[in-house]
Amino acid sequence: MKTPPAATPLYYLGLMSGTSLDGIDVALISIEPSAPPRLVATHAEPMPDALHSALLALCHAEQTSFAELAFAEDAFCKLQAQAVKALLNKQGLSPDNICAIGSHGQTVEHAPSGHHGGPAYTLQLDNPSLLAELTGCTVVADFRRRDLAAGGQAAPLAPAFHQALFGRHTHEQLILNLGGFANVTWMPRDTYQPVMGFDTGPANVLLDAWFAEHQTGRFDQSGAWAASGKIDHALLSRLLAEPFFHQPPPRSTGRELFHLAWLKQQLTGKEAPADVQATLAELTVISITQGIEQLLPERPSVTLITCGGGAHNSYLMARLAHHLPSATLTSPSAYGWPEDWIEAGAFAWLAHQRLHLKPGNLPSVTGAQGYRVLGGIYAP
Ligand SMILES: Nc1ncnc2c1ncn2[C@@H]1O[C@H](COP(=O)(O)OP(=O)(O)OP(=O)(O)O)[C@@H](O)[C@H]1O
Ligand SMILES: CC(=O)N[C@H]1[C@@H]2OC[C@@H](O2)[C@@H](O)[C@@H]1O[C@H](C)C(=O)O
Repeated sequence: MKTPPAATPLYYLGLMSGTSLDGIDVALISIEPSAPPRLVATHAEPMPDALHSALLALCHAEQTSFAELAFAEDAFCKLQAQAVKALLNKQGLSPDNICAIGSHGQTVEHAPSGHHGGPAYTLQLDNPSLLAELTGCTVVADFRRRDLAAGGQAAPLAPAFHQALFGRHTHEQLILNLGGFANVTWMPRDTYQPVMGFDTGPANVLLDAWFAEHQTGRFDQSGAWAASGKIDHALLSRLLAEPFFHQPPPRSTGRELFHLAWLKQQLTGKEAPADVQATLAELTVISITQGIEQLLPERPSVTLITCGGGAHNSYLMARLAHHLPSATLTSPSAYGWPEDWIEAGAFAWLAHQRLHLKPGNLPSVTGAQGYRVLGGIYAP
């Protein structure tokens, strides 16, 4: 009997540049029938300082010009193309081997409830036409706005991918992303119960901003500076009074709400900077544990899969373990997915969903009126 030819793996690329603005992550994944998506290769393209500053300025700009937007978008898109080429070269692949690239774009503003009674919007800088031209690949982009049009928050989108990746098990599973912002996904053991998820608030965004203001570098390596400070409980209570932390899901947030000026409004000016850093780490952890309690008030023993850059912050992880004694903290590496690649993988998977006309959102998470096929296709 002849051995059937090995099925050609269906390769997708996911491009993610998150709210931390630390760089562009590229994940090459393969999708084969009846198996969870597999991570094949990765590449991280660091964000040059000039682009980092330009994007950060746009995130907090009260006014900007079309020329500035176009300049940043063009530089961002060219960096994405460079990142794609680096990964393809590393793997000896050509654009023909790639079914599609899923491009998240760079979020510069997220206002799912609008501003001052205006329409809801979410804005990701992206130029999928140029990316298709520069890479020779089909590009899928603009994933969030269809969910928003259907009445959803447009975020978080990763929970649908978490479900495809980790599957349902006989125990309760939580997936926690610790990026600039934190979002949690709950996969109940009972498959009749919907997957839930929402943004819990800032994860690293304030830690990074406060660190950059007082120390050298973009982030607090392993949380060493935070660990050197003392938690200021009065400040923590003032920060936790923010209404976002008490909103029921669906909810999502961004830099429009949580930024340095928001923090400074609550400071007396007498705090030692390291104590503020320790308090910000505690704010991240307490807002996450309160969010988890909203989902699971009885605090059952759960497996908590932690991903995103914050999983490398050992101080943050120790505080999380302290406040969640009945949870087993684990890494997604056990599933073949190191913590840093889940989000980029999610956008590769979302591109696959789009090409196959399958939904990308979970209405139980975003609050959309129904399942929707997300994103637009840009042929090479
Ligand atoms: N070794 C480390 N020690 C401490 N913090 C770290 C370490 N490595 C990464 N981080 C933190 O993780 C952040 C980057 O995380 P990640 O790349 O997951 O964010 P993102 O994808 O940009 O954000 P989001 O998920 O909100 O879109 C850094 O800005 C830093 O704060
Ligand atoms: C608007 C936006 O870009 N939101 C991001 C951000 O970063 C984390 C959290 O806030 C999450 O809601 C989302 O990203 C991931 C990829 C998501 O949609 O699941």
